[in-house]
Amino acid sequence: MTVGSGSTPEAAARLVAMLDDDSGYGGSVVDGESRNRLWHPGMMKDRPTPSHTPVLPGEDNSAVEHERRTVASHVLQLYYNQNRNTLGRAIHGTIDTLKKFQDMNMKWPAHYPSVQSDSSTQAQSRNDPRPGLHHTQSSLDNNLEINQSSARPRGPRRADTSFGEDTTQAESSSATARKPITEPRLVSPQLAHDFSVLKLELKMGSRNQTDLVHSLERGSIASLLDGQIQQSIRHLYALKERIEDTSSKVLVTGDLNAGKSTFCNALLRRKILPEDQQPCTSIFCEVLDVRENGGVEEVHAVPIGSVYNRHDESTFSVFSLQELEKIVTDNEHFSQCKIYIKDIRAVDESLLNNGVVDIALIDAPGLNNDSLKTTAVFARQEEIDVVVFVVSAANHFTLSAKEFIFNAAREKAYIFMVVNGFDNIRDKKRCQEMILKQVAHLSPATFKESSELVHFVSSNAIPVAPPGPPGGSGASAGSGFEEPGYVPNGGGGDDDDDNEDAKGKHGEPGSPGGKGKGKEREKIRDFAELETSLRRFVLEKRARSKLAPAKTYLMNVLSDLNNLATVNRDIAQSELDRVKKELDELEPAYEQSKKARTEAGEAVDHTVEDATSEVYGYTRDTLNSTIDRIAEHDLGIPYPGLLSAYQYAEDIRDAMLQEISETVRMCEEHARTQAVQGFNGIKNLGILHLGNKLYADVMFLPERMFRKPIHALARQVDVEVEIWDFFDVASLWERQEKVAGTGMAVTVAGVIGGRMIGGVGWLDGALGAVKILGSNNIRRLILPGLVATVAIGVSYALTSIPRSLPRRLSAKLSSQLTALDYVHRNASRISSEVRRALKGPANDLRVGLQRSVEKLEVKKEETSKFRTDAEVARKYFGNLVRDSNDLRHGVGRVDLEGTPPGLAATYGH
Ligand SMILES: Nc1nc2c(ncn2[C@@H]2O[C@H](COP(=O)(O)OP(=O)(O)OP(=O)(O)O)[C@@H](O)[C@H]2O)c(=O)[nH]1
Repeated sequence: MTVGSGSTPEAAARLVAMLDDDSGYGGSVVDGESRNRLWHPGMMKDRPTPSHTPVLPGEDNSAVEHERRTVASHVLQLYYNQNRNTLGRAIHGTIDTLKKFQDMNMKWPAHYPSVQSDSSTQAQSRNDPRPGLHHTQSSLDNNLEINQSSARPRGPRRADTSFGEDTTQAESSSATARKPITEPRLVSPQLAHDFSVLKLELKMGSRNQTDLVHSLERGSIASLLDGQIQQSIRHLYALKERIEDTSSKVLVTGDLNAGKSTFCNALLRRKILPEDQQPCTSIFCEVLDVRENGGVEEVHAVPIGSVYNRHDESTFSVFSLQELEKIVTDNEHFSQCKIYIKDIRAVDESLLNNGVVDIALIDAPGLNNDSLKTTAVFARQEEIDVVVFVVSAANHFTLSAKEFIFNAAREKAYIFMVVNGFDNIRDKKRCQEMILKQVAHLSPATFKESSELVHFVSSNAIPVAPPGPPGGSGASAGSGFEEPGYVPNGGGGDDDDDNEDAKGKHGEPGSPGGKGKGKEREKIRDFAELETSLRRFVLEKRARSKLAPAKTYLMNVLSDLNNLATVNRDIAQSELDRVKKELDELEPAYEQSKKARTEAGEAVDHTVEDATSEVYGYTRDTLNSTIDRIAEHDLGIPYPGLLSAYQYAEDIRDAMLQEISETVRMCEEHARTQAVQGFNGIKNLGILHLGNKLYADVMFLPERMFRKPIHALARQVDVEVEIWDFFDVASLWERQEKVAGTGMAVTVAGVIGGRMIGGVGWLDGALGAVKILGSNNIRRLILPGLVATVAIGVSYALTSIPRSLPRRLSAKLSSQLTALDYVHRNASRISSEVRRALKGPANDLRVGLQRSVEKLEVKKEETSKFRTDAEVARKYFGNLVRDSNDLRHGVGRVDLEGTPPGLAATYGH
């Protein structure tokens, strides 16, 4: 850490050790805080601005004062380091938190407040900036964001992010509306407005953010959020790199011959840069620490048009330090040069290596019409942390100088002013007044802090080591400016002219020799003051340029995280409550649906069975009765007479068949009605157990039943009309008994006729008659008997055809149908059709009931799982609310504005 061989004061050494200890990320926040308290409890308050040229009571005090300042400088550095480490730890903590949030967002898609748009609320919200953003608006920062912040409190936090976001766009997109929020999420317009870093930027046609966020489902929003978190993590890594970057650049510019090179040499305590009474520096000379060049002191001159890369020798030419004079005047070939030198000063005094920042000094060419623009562009570069303007005390500000400061002041509000050659001035007070007056006009901000930012010095009075390699002829660091190896910058000073200054500000009475020595000391002290101020300025600038963006961004991202966590915690809690209630209702519903499955299942079976058996019974009975009574039916066919008897018989037969077929059709119709009834029964069961919806559109079409063609009955039965069908023997017998008195012949004839009609046994009858009557009687009776018999039979048969024929035919038909099992077959067919027709709806109901049970079971499982998830989410977001809040408070305590604790005491007089 220590550069050079100078002695380090004890107090400083102690602090340096602390600096070393605190440079890593090993310690905890608590350590940092307790250390903070150790330094100076309750000292986080504004310090009085120290006077830049404190009047010291005597020479003896100067050493004490010097040490005090050194310690103060170290406290400042330590404080800076501590802030940097606190922010670094907070960045790590935030990245971890964001990564966990990302994981959670995958499992439990986070809800995101929708962004409303309404300019009135936007304006209202602007007046109500979020806590912790006030810092960005205050002093000593010359960033553009300051200007924005004073006008719009919300500006800086957008400007600080480096996503390339457009501030205007961010503002417009963050606009909030007062119109009532329609979404069920627990989001207030203010909350939606407050999102800054994790804002979902959605652009799609003419639709606004609100529409889009509303139209996106939760998963899509969560994945957009995931992208935003990823971006935020990347930005945090970039910020971490930025705060850990210790390099800083100080541009020294000013009028021609104002003493810029002399001033730089004085800061370095080495005569490195060529000084001349004539303007000589014509290119930018950047002085860097030798360690950046592998420890080799040399000059790299960068040819015009080349882009410098230290690792690529083709981009520069190497020269020795002694050759520098040649190069700085050569603006024909070179555009700039890099000078690597060894810092001979101790870490507690050096500006270049002060343990916190590695400062590179850039000696710019004197300002004139040609160089003005180039230098202005150079000064505007982001890597230039501080602009030091050297002005000649004797010449004051030239036109070029005024123009430069005026422009630069717009960019970087504060400029560090070095009024050089103060030794040349007789009336120092007047000179100071005049210069400050001009500063007030050129850069009001700088003027306000003039005690810190405007210094009157004589750079040439600072003893510097001669050119050449360090370490020779007793060159040493620190306060050894009276060592023999040192020569005053300007070659011994000009004390002779200064005797009258004894009356001036820093003058002190004494012998002429003492006077001269005293004046020298005074100049050196003034310069030391300048150095302390410059170091502080650089550190404060760094705090603003490097730490402030990190702080602001952290505050924003943690605030967003906190808002998101709060919203999501509340949502998770309400989800949890809802889901618990749902589960309480689901359990009985599930049991009920299981019961319904059994009960309704049985009921539907009964319905189908009842309908089927009813139809079977009905069909069977109806058919049987029709067949049995078919002979008695009035078939509506008139007897046409004997001549058409055969046709009549056939018509009767056909009509009977027709009648039976008609009955079958009627039974089918009955079956349809029963099926419809059965279906309605099933449907009612369904509505009862599964709700109306399921059956709202279901139709039962009975006409679709019995569409299968059946064989015509005429083809199945074979009832031929025979001659005997015309004679009704049974009734003939009845008749015989009634007409017994008509004589034996008739009886015989009847018997014979009956026998004859009866079939094959007629011969027996004949023989029986012969036996009874004897052969003679037979012989006598035979002819008239036969005649009578035939006459009676024929006449009777012919008269009884309309009555006997249907009976005869129906009997034949009935026996045929019995043989065919006609009734049973039809009853089975028709009832089966009913069963078949009801099968579909019954099955649907059974499946519906089963599904209902399964659905409830699945829902129960899902809801239980959801409850577990909601419990996890509520716990997670609850912790996130706490963690983000803790982190935010930690970051909020990082005070980049205030004085390091203890420094006020150091400066207090
Ligand atoms: N009396 C006096 N002379 C000084 C002081 N500082 C610088 N000089 C002299 O002023 C002259 C110019 O100094 P430089 O450091 O070369 O000036 P510069 O601003 O670097 O010049 P260019 O960059 O070439 O414009 C030199 O001769 C220095 O010795 C000072 O504080 N007092």
